[in-house]
Amino acid sequence: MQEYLLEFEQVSYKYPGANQPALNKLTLRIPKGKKCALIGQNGSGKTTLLLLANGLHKPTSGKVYWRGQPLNYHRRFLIQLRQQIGLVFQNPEQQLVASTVEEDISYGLCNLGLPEPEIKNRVEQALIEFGLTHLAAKPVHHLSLGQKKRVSIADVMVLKPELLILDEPTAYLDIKHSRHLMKTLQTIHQNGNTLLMATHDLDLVYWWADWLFVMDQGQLILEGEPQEVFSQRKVLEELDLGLPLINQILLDDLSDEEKMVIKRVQQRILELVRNF
Ligand SMILES: Nc1ncnc2c1ncn2[C@@H]1O[C@H](COP(=O)(O)OP(=O)(O)OP(=O)(O)O)[C@@H](O)[C@H]1O
Repeated sequence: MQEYLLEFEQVSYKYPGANQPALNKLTLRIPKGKKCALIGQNGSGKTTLLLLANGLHKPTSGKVYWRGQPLNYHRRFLIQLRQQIGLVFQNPEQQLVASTVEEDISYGLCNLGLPEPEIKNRVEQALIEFGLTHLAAKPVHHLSLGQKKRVSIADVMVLKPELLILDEPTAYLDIKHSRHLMKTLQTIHQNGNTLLMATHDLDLVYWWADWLFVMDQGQLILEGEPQEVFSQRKVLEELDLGLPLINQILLDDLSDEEKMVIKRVQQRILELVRNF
C-alpha cells in the first residue's frame, strides 16, 4: 500500500495583508519514494506550498502532517523537521548564510552537532559532487548566480533529508550543471529518498517525474503519472499550461493508428531516457 510522507489536509494560507488566499483548502499528499513534480502558472501557490511543507509558514486553517503527525511549530521541533525535509529555495540569495562556500555547506552540519571528521568528510564530498572544490574558500557574495544555486543545493543535500524539496532547481544552471543535478537527484532517489520539485519545465517533468501535481489558484487541480496527466489536454489548455513537446505531436487530426505509433515511440524514448 502507498505510504505518504507529507500530507496537506484542507490547508489554506493567506499572506498578511493579501486579499486572496495563496492556498485555498488544498488537499495534497506526497507519496513516499516517488519523484514528484509540481506545476502551475505563476502565482498558483507552488512556492507557498513548499514553504508550508517545512514549517516556514503555518496554515491559516487546515493541517499539515509529516509521517502521520501534525506539524509542531515550536522551534525545537522545526529544527528536527528541517533535517528530514530539506528545502532548496528558488532564489539562492535567500539560502546562503555563511561567508565562504565551504562554511556555507558545513553550516547545517555544524548545527546538527555532528563530529568534526564527519562534517569535513561530508563537505568534501558535496564540494566534489557539485564541482565546487576550486571555489571552497571563495566568499559566497563573489559567486555567479549559477554557482550560488549549486552551493544552495549542496547546503541542503549535504544534510541527507528524507524528503528533498526543490523550487525551480534548474533555474540559473547551465546545461552541463542541470544534467549533473538531474543525475545527482536520480542517485538520491535510488537511495530511497522522496523528491518534490516545483518547475515550469514540462519536458523535464515528462521524463523525470513519476508523480505529477497540477495547481491552480491555490488548489490541486490534477494529479497522477505524468503521461496520464498530460493526456488531459482540455484541462491543461484551460489552465494555459501548455504540454511537453512530445505530447504536442499527438495532434487531434491524426488517425488512431498514427496516435498509437507515436505513443509507442514516446514510451520507448521514455524508457531510454530514464535508463540513460
Ligand atoms: N510574501 C508575500 N506577500 C503577499 N503575497 C504573496 C507573497 N508571496 C506570494 N504571494 C502571493 O501568493 C500567491 C502565490 O504565490 P507563489 O509564490 O506561491 O506562486 P508560485 O506558483 O510559486 O509562482 P511562480 O511560478 O511565479 O514562482 C500569489 O498571488 C502571490 O502574489
